[in-house]
Amino acid sequence: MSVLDAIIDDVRQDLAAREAEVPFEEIKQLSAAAQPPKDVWAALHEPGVGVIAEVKRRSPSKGELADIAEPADLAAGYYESGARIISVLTEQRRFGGSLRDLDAVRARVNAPLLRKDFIVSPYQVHEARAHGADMVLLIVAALEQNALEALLDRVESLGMMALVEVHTAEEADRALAAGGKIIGINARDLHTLEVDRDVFGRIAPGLPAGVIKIAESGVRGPSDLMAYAGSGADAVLVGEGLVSSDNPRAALTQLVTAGSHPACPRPSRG
Ligand SMILES: O=C(O)c1ccccc1NCC(=O)[C@H](O)[C@H](O)COP(=O)(O)O
Repeated sequence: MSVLDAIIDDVRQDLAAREAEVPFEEIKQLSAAAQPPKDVWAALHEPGVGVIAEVKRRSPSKGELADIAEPADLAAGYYESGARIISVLTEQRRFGGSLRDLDAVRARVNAPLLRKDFIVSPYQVHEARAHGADMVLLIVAALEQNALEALLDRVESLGMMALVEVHTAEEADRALAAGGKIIGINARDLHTLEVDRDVFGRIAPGLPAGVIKIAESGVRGPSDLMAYAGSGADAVLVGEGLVSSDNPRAALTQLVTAGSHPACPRPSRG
């Protein structure tokens, strides 16, 4: 069984426990009562190469990364340092996140929020909205095509946007066929956890001009952002490089500065 398969098995168990506590009808009502979603599309169309900054405590590949006692403080620092979107990992067992983290960040920060989790059910989409998310992650490798399409429809019907994540050209074709408008190309193979930063440059040029292209994983500093920008990235998504820094705000400022520098290749969004 791959790492991703094992994660999904556990996610389904945890989901069943939450569904037993808060029934689907109730989570639907809670999602309908939430504040309107923020404009993710506009945030990703600001000039320059944007940064999506992640609240990430630990990971299957690296173990403990950072002791984040107050995720809202970290997220507020990210927003003040120029993050376009804040990504909050809500998976508990392997990443140490929770919906409480999302609540705390939502209560404090006015930025669009990405719920970063392993979404396999419409329940989790409503749950994301109910807890203030404006965007959710859909991982193509974790979903059959009909489930991917149905979840994408559900996300958009709630006024949110989906970050549709791929790692291969075949997955990119599936993401586009499903109607994905924001494609995340993850350098990390979620089956093996190997990181290959060249994956972005192999897949991104084949994506249509109007699609937003986000480079995920492996950004450790401005030179990685510049390299991804050179291959056509509109934004980068960064976790470890920020949370394991002595000064996450300063590390983010360096990335944001690089993304808006005249020498940084401009995104061509069609
Ligand atoms: O980070 C992992 O080890 C991981 C393992 C299995 C599934 C997902 C995983 N990470 C999720 C992500 O996609 C990253 O948190 C995100 O792209 C940021 O990556 P990084 O900047 O390298 O922390």
